[in-house]
Amino acid sequence: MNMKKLILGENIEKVYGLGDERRKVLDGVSASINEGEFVSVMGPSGSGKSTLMFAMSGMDSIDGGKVTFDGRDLSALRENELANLRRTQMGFVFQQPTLMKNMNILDNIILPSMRDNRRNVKTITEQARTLMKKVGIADLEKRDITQASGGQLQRAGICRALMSNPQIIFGDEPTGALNQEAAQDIMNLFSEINAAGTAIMLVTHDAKIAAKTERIMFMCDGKIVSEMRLPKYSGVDIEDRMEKVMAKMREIGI
Ligand SMILES: Nc1ncnc2c1ncn2[C@@H]1O[C@H](COP(=O)(O)OP(=O)(O)OP(=O)(O)O)[C@@H](O)[C@H]1O
Repeated sequence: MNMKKLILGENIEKVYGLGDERRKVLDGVSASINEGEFVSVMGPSGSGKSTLMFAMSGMDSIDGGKVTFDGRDLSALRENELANLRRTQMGFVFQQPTLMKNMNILDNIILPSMRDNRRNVKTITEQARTLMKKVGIADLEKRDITQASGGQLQRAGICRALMSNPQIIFGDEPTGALNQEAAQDIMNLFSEINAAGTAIMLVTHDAKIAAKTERIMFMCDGKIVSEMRLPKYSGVDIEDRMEKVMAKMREIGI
């Protein structure tokens, strides 16, 4: 089993607001993610899940503590170094994929990679086509984004996130806008991506989604209040896994 730490967060603090409005949204959170690990974060609305993901990916600054990515202290990096790290080592998938209108799906997928001038358009396009085939949208490359379903667009968003061969994919409610079936299809795709070695950190409200990950961090009021480990999901025992997740949620009252 791969136990090398990819991200190490120690005593992370994040404060929003001033004066009476001042609130510690992350209240001394320590959390780590190993290389190749598949982790999820659950907790009530406003408990700090997205904020933790933003802190651990260097998308947002922190007010206390430290986040180390692959041995590098994120707060010691200059803005362009941090942007470079995010662009080359991390992939991001959100609830609504942020794709450009008036641009076809293929062009949307390759757009961020075009900024990497070490790579030529032909190689980038070939890689995008391979990924599109893998996620089942090979025949949609010429479509405008208004001509695809939510699940198809999310697949395109995943292709785009995978273009840099990142070490980790961060997903903030990536299945939140999809119906149950499309959500589970996307989740199976994440499982395949993870099986190929990419670490994944997902924020989710859905016990069935979390049950397919191998470690669940439960947050409440800016703290991780509990954690649960499961064997890597291999396509079996989903009911049993879900029952365990829900039992834990009841136990901690979320
Ligand atoms: N930019 C901001 N300015 C001020 N407060 C913020 C900001 N971003 C988040 N917050 C507050 O921080 C708290 C945690 O937000 P966060 O989005 O991390 O929660 P969450 O657990 O992901 O919630 P949800 O499940 O609703 O997405 C919330 O109370 C939110 O209102």
